[in-house]
Amino acid sequence: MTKVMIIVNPGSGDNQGEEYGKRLADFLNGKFDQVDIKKTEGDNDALKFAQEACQDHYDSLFTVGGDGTINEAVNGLAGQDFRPTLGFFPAGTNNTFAQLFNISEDIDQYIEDLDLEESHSLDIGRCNDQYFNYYVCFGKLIEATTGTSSEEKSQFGSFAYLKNILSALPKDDTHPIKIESDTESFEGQASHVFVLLTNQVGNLVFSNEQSNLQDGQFQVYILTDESTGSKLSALKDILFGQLEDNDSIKSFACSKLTITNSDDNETQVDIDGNDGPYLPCEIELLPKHINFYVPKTQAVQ
Ligand SMILES: Nc1ncnc2c1ncn2[C@@H]1O[C@H](COP(=O)(O)OP(=O)(O)OP(=O)(O)O)[C@@H](O)[C@H]1O
Repeated sequence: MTKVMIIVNPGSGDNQGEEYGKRLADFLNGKFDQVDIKKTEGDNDALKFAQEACQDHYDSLFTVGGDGTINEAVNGLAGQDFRPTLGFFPAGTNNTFAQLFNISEDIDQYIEDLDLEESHSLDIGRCNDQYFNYYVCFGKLIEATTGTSSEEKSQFGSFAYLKNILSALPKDDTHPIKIESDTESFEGQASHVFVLLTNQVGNLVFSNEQSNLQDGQFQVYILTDESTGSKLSALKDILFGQLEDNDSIKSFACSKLTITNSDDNETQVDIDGNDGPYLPCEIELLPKHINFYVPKTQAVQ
């Protein structure tokens, strides 16, 4: 008997989650023997439902929600002995993870594109005791880009990102940090550190070099200079995917690293757009750990 669980966050995005969940359930009803819908009410519900899906050996698990719901599901699946294949309908506001695969935010198109015959095993990361499917970082640039609202995007188009980035720049400061990894190390002042499983976050392309969610490597970018000029030049290079060529950026690939700060300031990292732990962080890659459904026409980034 085949079983699928759909975790619906009714509070995501435009609050249409329940309706989208029903539409998805109608489609999956013909494909699985048992379809169960679980509605979240608050923090960690999606995580607990995902753990339940592992314990009860569901074949597949879908989330209907935003990046936060996907991240909770990943945290519920990671490290479990049995892990259902994970699909996600992007019903959030930003849907940054879904952008990587060009997943449609239209439920009819999403269902049409869904290929239940094929799944892809993707890398995920662990930062202390939290898992991530996308990135860990600290610094203001990322908040300015991923925190750009859909209203701002429809009002200002791509200038919305630039507007928020420029207003975030003066608030930045640098931290004395030390990074040790299985390939390289760094010690010095940094205003931003990005540890990415891919080369793209939202509209920002960090590198034109090939990097994907299956290559077993993190790409690490450290912005070492706090001057506004260097940040603007870094921004330009991010927009053109040429970050490795920027003098204020140190970049390398690795699969395991620790980040420690040498001052007394508390520095909190951001994990997939949510609050993560404070430094020090121990970050490790779990290669091809979770199977994801990715739409028919899309290559894995
Ligand atoms: N029924 C509910 N009503 C309101 N909020 C909920 C409900 N269930 C869960 N949540 C909260 O929703 C949040 C996750 O929302 P969501 O999945 O939209 O993530 P997000 O990070 O806001 O996504 P995006 O950036 O893509 O919009 C969690 O903080 C969770 O506690």
